[in-house]
Amino acid sequence: MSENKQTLGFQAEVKQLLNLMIHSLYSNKEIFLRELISNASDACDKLRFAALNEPALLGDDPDLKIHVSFDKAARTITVSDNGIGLSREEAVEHLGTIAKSGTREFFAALTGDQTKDAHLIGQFGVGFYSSYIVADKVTVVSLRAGLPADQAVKWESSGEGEFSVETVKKTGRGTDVTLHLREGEDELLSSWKLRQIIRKYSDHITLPILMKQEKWDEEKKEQVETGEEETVNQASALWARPRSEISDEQYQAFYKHIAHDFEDPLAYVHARVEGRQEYTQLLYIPQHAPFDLWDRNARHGIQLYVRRVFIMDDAEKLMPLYLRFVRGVVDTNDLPLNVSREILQESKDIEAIRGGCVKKVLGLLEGLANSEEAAEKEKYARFWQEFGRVFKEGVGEDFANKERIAKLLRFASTHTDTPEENVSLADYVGRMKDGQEKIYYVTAETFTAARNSPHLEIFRKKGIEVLLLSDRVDEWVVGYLTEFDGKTLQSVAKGGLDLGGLEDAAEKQEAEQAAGEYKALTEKIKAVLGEKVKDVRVTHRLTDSPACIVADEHDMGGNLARILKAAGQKAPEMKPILEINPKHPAVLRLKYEGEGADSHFDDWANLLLEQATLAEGGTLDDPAGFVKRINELMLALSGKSN
Ligand SMILES: Nc1ncnc2c1ncn2[C@@H]1O[C@H](COP(=O)(O)OP(=O)(O)OP(=O)(O)O)[C@@H](O)[C@H]1O
Repeated sequence: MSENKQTLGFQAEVKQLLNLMIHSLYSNKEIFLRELISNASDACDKLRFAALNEPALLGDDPDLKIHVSFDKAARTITVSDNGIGLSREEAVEHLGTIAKSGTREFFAALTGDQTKDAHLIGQFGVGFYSSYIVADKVTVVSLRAGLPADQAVKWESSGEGEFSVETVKKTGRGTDVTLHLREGEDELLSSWKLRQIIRKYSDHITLPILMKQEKWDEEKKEQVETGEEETVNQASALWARPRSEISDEQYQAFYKHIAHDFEDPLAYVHARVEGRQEYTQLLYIPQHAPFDLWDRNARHGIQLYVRRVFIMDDAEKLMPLYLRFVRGVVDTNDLPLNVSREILQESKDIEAIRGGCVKKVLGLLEGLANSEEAAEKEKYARFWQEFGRVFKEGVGEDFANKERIAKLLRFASTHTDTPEENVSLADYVGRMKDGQEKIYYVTAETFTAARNSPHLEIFRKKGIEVLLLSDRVDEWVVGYLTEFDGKTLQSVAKGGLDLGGLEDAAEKQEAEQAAGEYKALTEKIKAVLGEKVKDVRVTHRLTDSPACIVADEHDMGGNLARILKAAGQKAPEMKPILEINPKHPAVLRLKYEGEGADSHFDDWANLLLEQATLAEGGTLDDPAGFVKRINELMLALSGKSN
């Protein structure tokens, strides 16, 4: 072994991934070539970008390209590029570990069920390691652009836990990846087969993918090499071609390339904008949320090109955060080729392009949501399930498009009483009762808590629909979205119950009368509870429960206060209002028997507040006190019945 050769172990996750990949992706084995070509193309893009500031990196080899070749006798396939290359350190780092965000979540999500896991791997991105589906040894020889020829690296591994690296000589920068095929994979050692795979998966790659040209030899009765090379793919930017010339398959293959996804996209839109700004956009919505969707700092999926030249990945300025799941390409004529992230921050052109991209995505979603076709509607439902929670952030983030976003929101509601979020605000408004002026909602930590909230009792009795909000982000949504179609959004757990035109005169009168009759009782309870409550009053929003707590109209609701606290933020100390149900036996008992010496009035009053707090999803300051009170009352009651 030469002195500079080192043998190192793969990161544990790499071993796991390799195992999984070989077994679950075998039926899709051709994708290894797509992945290697995709990496080669990325490496060329990186070099081109680096060369904008350092033209010497291109040296005397400025035409970036990819070669695919095979050696029948040695049973190898080689993919070569003259891109940025890898240094020895980079080879160890990039080909020995998985640095992707969400790696831990990915492995946690694996089930051991091959079909399900294959699907997950697709989402995770298979990359370089997919070589091992068909190869039992892979050799990578690479020279990093800018380094001398004797500083190249040779990386080699049979994919079984270890790899070796060695410093070697290589003429010309870039990377050669050589696969030593497994037994039984010889059908890949065919010019025809490789061309077919390249055209199927990599046609859209903008760089030329070259192979040795072959010609039919009449005498030998076989294909022979002519000594020339030819380009196998179309090698033109897909998005720059007219829509009519691009097939659905080509759009999908391109998506898989740029999004590093294994599945087809859910939907896409391709448009050229002319006028003050000139740019082309090709934007995709994936079928599934990536693992790092919740990480607001995770990379964004828009690639920026200037006049077909790749400028950067992850151009976060091109898409707002709430659309961070969108993948695609924007190609503009209006920016200089050496544009930097700092310039992008300031650019008015980028501002306008971003506005245009957002409108296109919203249009695409509206097309699905409002379509008459069941399949399209189903796509919207799927979109909502995957990305709804992120999309909702748009209500607060994108003021200019608030109305359009509001129309695209979907919620669970008492109409169906299922957790599925499929009710739009327009659906709700369409079902509003005569005399109903507001859109009612309840927020809680879980769907079950929302559905069983005591605040809903009167609404259920009267058949008035209430939106059931149980995502954390919903509190934020209703904080920004106070009105839809001229109707105010009203929390059923805030302020006094004013059902407006939904109440008849008799009900109003009854409510007023009860308030008068129970004045002494509510005052007495308030005196007992003291600082714990802001007020105590009679309500007619309850039918089954004895009491509930509500927040004052302009105070923060209990659910939001809890979310803020859980997030380590300061929530103002809000005192709740205790509302009691004048028809409930427990309340009646307090009213009529509250005077006696052994009536436990204080305990009953405290219990009303405590159980209402629990029912609302809150926690008790003094749980032990609560338990003690319950026990005492149980004993007192059993003493009575004895
Ligand atoms: N031909 C190449 N030239 C230079 N670097 C390469 C090449 N192929 C792979 N790499 C490096 O190895 C890294 C790992 O490649 P791999 O294909 O596993 O993951 P990825 O490309 O980052 O992710 P994915 O393919 O899933 O999107 C790349 O990010 C890149 O840095």
